[in-house]
Amino acid sequence: ILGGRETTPHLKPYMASLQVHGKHICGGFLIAEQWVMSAAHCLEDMDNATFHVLLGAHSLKEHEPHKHLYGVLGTSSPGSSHDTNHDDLLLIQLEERAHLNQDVQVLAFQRVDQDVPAGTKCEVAGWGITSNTGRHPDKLQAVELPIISREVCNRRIHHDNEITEKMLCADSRKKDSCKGDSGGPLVCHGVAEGVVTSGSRVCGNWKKPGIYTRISAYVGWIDSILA
Ligand SMILES: NCc1cccc(NC(=O)c2cccc3[nH]c(C(N)=O)cc23)c1
Repeated sequence: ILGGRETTPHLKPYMASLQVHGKHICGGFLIAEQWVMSAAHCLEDMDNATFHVLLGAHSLKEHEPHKHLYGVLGTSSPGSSHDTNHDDLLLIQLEERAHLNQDVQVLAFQRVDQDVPAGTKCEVAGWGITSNTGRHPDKLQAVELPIISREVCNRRIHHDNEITEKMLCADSRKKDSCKGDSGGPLVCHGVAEGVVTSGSRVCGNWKKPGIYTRISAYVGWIDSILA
């Protein structure tokens, strides 16, 4: 997260950290007791190694009462396109149902397939790098970002017609999601509307708005997997 600040501990109890050998790789969020949503690209970032899901955390390293590392029973993603940002969604089934408490809670996602109005202030959180030099935070960071219309985001100077109706854009001038935030939720009015994708990989450059997968465009697929 660039341009953000440390969150108040455990006020985002849906946040998940996808980890390989204790190293944070990607974000994610709890959508049901046994299911975490993230980004399909994260599997590649993990070189398809065995990974675990940390719930209930604020600090990645310190002891906290409700921190718990879960094994993964299986994963599913809607598409197979590895090179693009298309269908960059991942559903992770935990090996057991998460124990819900004040630090571990489910986050609702948007089911109505309508664009979030441009200008809407949304929030993204994560343990991704906080500077382009790659500083890794120990504690959860968050930043508020305004939504940019698809029409503006598809201009040549920005993402030049790469933004489909299954993606949305948010401002990236100074404040932005970045490496390690992929898979985390973009939350607008308390509901998850998007999932962070790495997109053009650059961070904090106003010419390359952040790209987020629109969750409501995948409700049918999500319900089929969770059933
Ligand atoms: N909102 C944009 C956004 C959102 C999420 C992830 C990213 N980027 C990356 O995953 C990434 C990947 C590889 C090298 C990288 N170098 C840098 C960098 N800024 O130095 C980022 C990356 C960007």
